[in-house]
Amino acid sequence: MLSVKGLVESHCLSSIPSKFVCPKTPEDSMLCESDINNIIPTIDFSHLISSNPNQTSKAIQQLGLACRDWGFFMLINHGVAETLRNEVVKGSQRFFDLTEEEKKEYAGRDLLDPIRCGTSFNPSVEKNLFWRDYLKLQVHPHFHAPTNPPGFSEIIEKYCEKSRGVVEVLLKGISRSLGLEENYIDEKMNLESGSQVFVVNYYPPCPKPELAMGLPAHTDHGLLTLLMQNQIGGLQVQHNGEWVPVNPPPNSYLVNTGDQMEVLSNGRYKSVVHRAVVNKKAVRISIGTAHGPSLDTCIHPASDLITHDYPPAYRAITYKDYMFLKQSNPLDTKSCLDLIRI
Ligand SMILES: O=C(O)CCC(=O)C(=O)O
Ligand SMILES: [Fe+2]
Repeated sequence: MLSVKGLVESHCLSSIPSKFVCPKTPEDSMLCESDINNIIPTIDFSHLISSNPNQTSKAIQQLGLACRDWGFFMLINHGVAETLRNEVVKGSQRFFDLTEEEKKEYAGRDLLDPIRCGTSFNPSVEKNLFWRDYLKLQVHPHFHAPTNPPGFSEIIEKYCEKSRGVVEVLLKGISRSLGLEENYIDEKMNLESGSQVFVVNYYPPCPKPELAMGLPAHTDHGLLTLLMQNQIGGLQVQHNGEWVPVNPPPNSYLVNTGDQMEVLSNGRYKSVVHRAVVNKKAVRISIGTAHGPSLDTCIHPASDLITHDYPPAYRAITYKDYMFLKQSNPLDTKSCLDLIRI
């Protein structure tokens, strides 16, 4: 199938093909009107690694509240160099500028193919198509990346290692915020051989942005996702039934909790529903690293978080089986978490 980028560049579109028109309900248009940058939690990474225990405890408390109340926060002072982040964005643009023929070499078919380049979200179960192209790479425990364009693979490898370092600190803080020992999540989720997926979402300008959708409402399947973008907004997170557009400070990360965080925390931290809208004017590139347990880890609520008031809320399943279950479940029906809820 032709990429959305290919479609936009080969036609002078004033409208969009009907298969890209996404039916919308009134709830889909419920946008939050408050001054959003005041309400979305911001976590200062430097406080999490500070040598001042009071500062660290306060940051851990804020992290816990962000995960509980939002499942989402903006992360500042994370220490990943702006130059490296910019190189990843530029390399991603160079990848999508390859010809359709060159990109076809990387068109994987299956969920766990180490390199997959494609369009929409999950065309095998979708009724409508989405206005995005993507590149997905399995980068941990084994690293895979395209050899074209030259140099891109090295940049991705360096970047993914840095983002694992950030996530390691966040997961220690989250463990502590749940009253668990700081290495609890790391050890129980076997993060030494944990899954890390590098994703580039490429959203070309859309002549009818109000009719299309970049990425429909969904949750991510792992523990945490770190996201950055090329300064063009489009991410919205669901909070108290409203869609909150996210305008992050420059050089920050957007961090969201995934389904396995909800399961592990026995429902205390919710996997946040989010989506990406498109715009008329500019290409939007978002780059995510999705961090999860090792594929054969059996996921279930942490035994220390099962109490009289919190009986186990999810049945055990391996991370790999969960990923396949999610992939086979159309997005517009129930959440995949409902399928394993007790
Ligand atoms: O493009 C965005 O802002 C959202 C990306 C996303 O949700 C994903 O890749 O799972
Ligand atoms: Fe997502």
